[in-house]
Amino acid sequence: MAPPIQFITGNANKLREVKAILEPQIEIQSQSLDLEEIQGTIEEVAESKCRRAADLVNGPVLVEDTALCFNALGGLPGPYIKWFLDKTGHQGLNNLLAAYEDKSAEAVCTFAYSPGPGRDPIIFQGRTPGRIVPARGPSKFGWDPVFEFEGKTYAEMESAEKNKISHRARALKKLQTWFESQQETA
Ligand SMILES: O=c1nc[nH]c2c1ncn2[C@H]1C[C@H](O)[C@@H](COP(=O)(O)OP(=O)(O)OP(=O)(O)O)O1
Ligand SMILES: [Mg+2]
Repeated sequence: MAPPIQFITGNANKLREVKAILEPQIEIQSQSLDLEEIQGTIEEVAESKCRRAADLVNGPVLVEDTALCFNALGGLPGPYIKWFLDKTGHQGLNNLLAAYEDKSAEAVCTFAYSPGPGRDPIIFQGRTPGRIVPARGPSKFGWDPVFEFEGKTYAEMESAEKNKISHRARALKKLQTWFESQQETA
């Protein structure tokens, strides 16, 4: 049996999806800590969050950072999507692209795992291509209603359906493969 993983997040929706995707193969324990998020590339943000979490927990930790990258804007808002969503809402995200024909976007999920304080984090990233559209479907989780993948917004999908194709699922597939290989060599 694999040991449980400590997943550090302040976001209950993220935690629900991570558990739905990984359990029962990998047991997830969690702590809610509001970790400082630096300014930098997607990977730098996840890595620094992970180092901070490993120090605070003083043990192995998993963290995640989600970015939403608009192709017409050279990848922005990227890791700053949380603040854009908070301040401008779903319509505001659409308005950002009003001047551009290209509404394509990429949802990027970056997990960082550290074996403990002072140890280099390992990064697992998943990307799902899509489009920014006027909101459709229930507003349960962040920007789900405005991110469309193959004709449906994330919000219009059953959770099992989202969890098959999402940026988060794709990243967790890589994490799971790595975790299993670690168990074999342990
Ligand atoms: O699948 C998703 N579908 C829709 N929205 C999503 C998703 N995943 C993250 N989100 C939102 C939450 C936050 O507004 C921003 C990411 O910011 P991000 O810093 O990664 O998340 P957070 O601060 O809520 O939790 P954490 O404590 O793990 O940092 O995009
Ligand atoms: Mg955050």
